[in-house]
Formats: sequence, C-alpha cells, structure tokens
Amino acid sequence: MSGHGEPIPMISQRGAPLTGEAHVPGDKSISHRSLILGALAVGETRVTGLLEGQDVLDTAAAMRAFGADVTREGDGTWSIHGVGTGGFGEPDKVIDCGNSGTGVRLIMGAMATSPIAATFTGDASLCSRPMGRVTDPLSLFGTRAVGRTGGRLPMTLVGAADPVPVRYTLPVPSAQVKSAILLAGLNAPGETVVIEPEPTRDHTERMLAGFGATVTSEAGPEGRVITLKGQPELRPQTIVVPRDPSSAAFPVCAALIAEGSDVLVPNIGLNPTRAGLYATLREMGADLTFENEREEGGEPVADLRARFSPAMTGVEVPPERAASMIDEYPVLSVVAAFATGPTVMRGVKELRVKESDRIDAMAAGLRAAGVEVEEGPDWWIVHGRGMGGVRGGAAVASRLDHRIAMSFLVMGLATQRPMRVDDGGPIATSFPVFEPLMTGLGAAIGREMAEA
Ligand SMILES: O=C(O)C1=C[C@@H](OP(=O)(O)O)[C@@H](O)[C@H](O)C1
Ligand SMILES: C=C(OP(=O)(O)O)C(=O)O
Repeated sequence: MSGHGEPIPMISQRGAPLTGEAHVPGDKSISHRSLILGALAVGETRVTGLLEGQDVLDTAAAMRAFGADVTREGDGTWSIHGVGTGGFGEPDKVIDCGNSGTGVRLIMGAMATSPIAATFTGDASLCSRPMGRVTDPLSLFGTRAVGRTGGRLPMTLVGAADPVPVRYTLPVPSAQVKSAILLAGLNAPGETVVIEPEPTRDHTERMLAGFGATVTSEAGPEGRVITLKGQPELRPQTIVVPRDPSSAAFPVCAALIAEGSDVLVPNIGLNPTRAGLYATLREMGADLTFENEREEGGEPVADLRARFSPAMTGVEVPPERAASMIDEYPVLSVVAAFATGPTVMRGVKELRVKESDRIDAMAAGLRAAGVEVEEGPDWWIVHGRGMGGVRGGAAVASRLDHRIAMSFLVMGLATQRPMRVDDGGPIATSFPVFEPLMTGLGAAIGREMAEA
C-alpha cells in the first residue's frame, strides 16, 4: 500500500560467525504470477509457500478488486477462485500497488484487454518509475492510458473493448514488460508475439503453459521469440512456490564476508534466468556449493551452502548475464568491496529505474564507508579493499528500496565500524522475516532507537 509508516532505523556490526540454516521466503516473481494467473483461471488455484511480503499482499488485494476471491487459510495455503480470461470486473476504487513494479506492470497487462477502466497508484518510489515501457506496447492492443507527465503513476488505463493481437520487440530487457504483453495477449484473438533480444526471467511463460495456455519460446536471429495463442481457458493449478534466489542472496553473501561463517540455505529456485549472481560469486572464488540439486514444480532447485571466503577477487561480470541477476547487483557490490581488485559491472542501466537508482544509492553508501566506486550511465566499478579492509561507519539512506537497506546491513557484518540505514521498513516488501532470519544465524543486526 502507498504511504509508509515511521522510519525504522537499523544497525549492523561485526560479531559472531553466521551458522545454521536460513529458510528464506517464497519467490516474489512466482508469487505475483500465482495470484494473477489464478485470478484469470476458472476454478480454484491453491498456492503454498507464497511470499507474504507487502508487494505480493498488494497484488492479492488488487486481484480481489478485479473480482477474484482470494483467501488465506489457517495453514498458510492461499486459495484463489478466478474469474476466467477476460472476466475481470471494474474495480470501484484506486488500485494501490505500493512499492511493487512487478505488481503494477503485470496487473496493467492482465486488465488491458478487458472492457473496464482502472486507476493505479503506489508509493513515492513506484510513482517515480517509468510506466510508458508497459503502456506503449499495451496501446497496440487498443488500450488507452493517461498518467502523469513522463508516464508516471497515478495512471488510468481503459482496456481495449475489441483487442487485436500484438507483435512486439522489447526495447529494454524486462520480464515485467514481456509479462504484461503476454497477459494482455490472453484476451486477444490470434497470436501475440514478444521478441526479447536478451533473455529475461521466464516464469510467466512456464506458468502460462502450466495453466494450459499454448505458449512457445524459440531462439531466433533477433533473440527469443515467445508466441502465445490468445483466448485459452486457463485451468486452475496447485502451485508450490520455490524459495527466492534473490532473497537467498542476502544470507549467502553475509556468510561469504562474515569471518568463520558456514550457512545452509535450502530449497532455492535456481532457474537459469535467475541464477547469475551465484555464477559470479563462484568466479570471484566464493566457497559456495549447490547441494541436493533437483527439479520441483518444473523449476530447478538446490540447497546452497556458503562459507566464509577470505580470498575472493574482483571480476568483470559479463553484460549478457545482467538480466539473470538484475536485483542482485546491490549485494554483489557489497561482496566486491571485500574482494581484492576491481569488480566491473556493465550493461546495467536498468538499475537506475528500480525502487531507487541503485547505482547511485550503492555508490553513495559504499563511498561513505571508504570504498572507491566509479560509475557511468550503464556501468559501475567497485574497487575492492580485501577482507578486513573496509572501514564502514557510515549512515546510509535506503531510499524506499528494500535491496539497498538489506545490502548495507549485510555489509556492516564485516566492516571495521558499524553500518546504519535510516529505514529498514521497505525490507518487508520482499523479505518480511529478514531481521529474525539473520539474527537467528547469529548476525548482529538490529533496530536502533530513534534519538530523543
Ligand atoms: O518479472 C518480475 O517478476 C521481475 C522482473 C525484474 O524487473 P524488470 O522486468 O523491470 O527487469 C525484477 O527486477 C523484479 O524484481 C521482478
Ligand atoms: C526491482 C524489484 O522489484 P519491483 O520491480 O517489483 O518493484 C526488486 O525486487 O528488486
């Protein structure tokens, strides 16, 4: 929901090694899609392991506003009685997607080809993010959108009453844009085609197929060509959400930099379109292993084991890997500060339009903690100081961005002096149990009393 409570100042510092098991919550991307596809199927979809973070709860509330029956049962299973493709009703209030780019962009797609209007808003972060990347392709279906200058929320969409199928090449590597188009294509006759020059996370394609849609994905000269046959009857599903590799990144990276640590993070989804961070960490020399590799619910899954890795070295991250680790660059930049030599990250201009400008936010906090950072429009370089060589002692702004807050709290576990963030509140959007999970491993992370 929009608006934000009182800031929650937090602090972290060096202490005991991290040990034990970290049971991170369900995957955020798959959780949003479970609710939205469940709402578009006819009958009851049941979901276990749903991420109960604020981003996903806001999507659940939105699905109710469009007419689906969404309930949480006592054992934590979620039940969604969907209204069918094209069955969304017109909401009688503004749809508030809070802090969630995924929520608002996928929901815009899902309603864009129904003859209804809906007005969307979000918090100050979401209201500053670009929506034209979604409303431009949706206009090709016949959808109309009016928002603030620069294509910002609040924004009203009027769905196409007589939609036509669309063929669209993504100008930015974005699974949110791809997914919005595919969800809109569900209620258009004929074939909707999305071409992605650089592959992005493919959960929408996998899940659409699971719900019974005909969707194909083929490599072509221009990139991946994804074709969806419109107007399927989606069949309700039973979904077990794998645990989120983007959340697992925080205890894993903390274990790599906190002296003496040895942490197991079980049951992590390792879809190749999401696993780029883990390949990069191994290239840096991290003591990181995948145990018990298996497949669950159509997604590769493994238990991650991370141990303190005092001799990591900086690397050049291949730009073509960026989409598969786009949310992990903030915490990678923290690990890079404790490696020796530079870590070079190129082809990452998307980082500038997330919940915050993540290059700017991380560079500011890293510099304040004594780490040299160079940056350009779509690249940045972190000059590692080696294990034990990072001063810390900085107070940084989390800028309504959960990943910025968590990254600096992880950093403080290995800096010479404590790290502070002005507001840990946004962490609840994606990782509501971050603080108890990290302290359960032994991390010295906590809340600070506001000064009187
Ligand atoms: O589709 C998704 O679930 C997501 C796609 C990514 O955004 P972009 O599509 O903007 O790259 C990612 O940053 C976000 O956290 C989740
Ligand atoms: C970018 C993110 O989320 P969203 O775009 O859904 O707000 C994220 O979780 O890092």
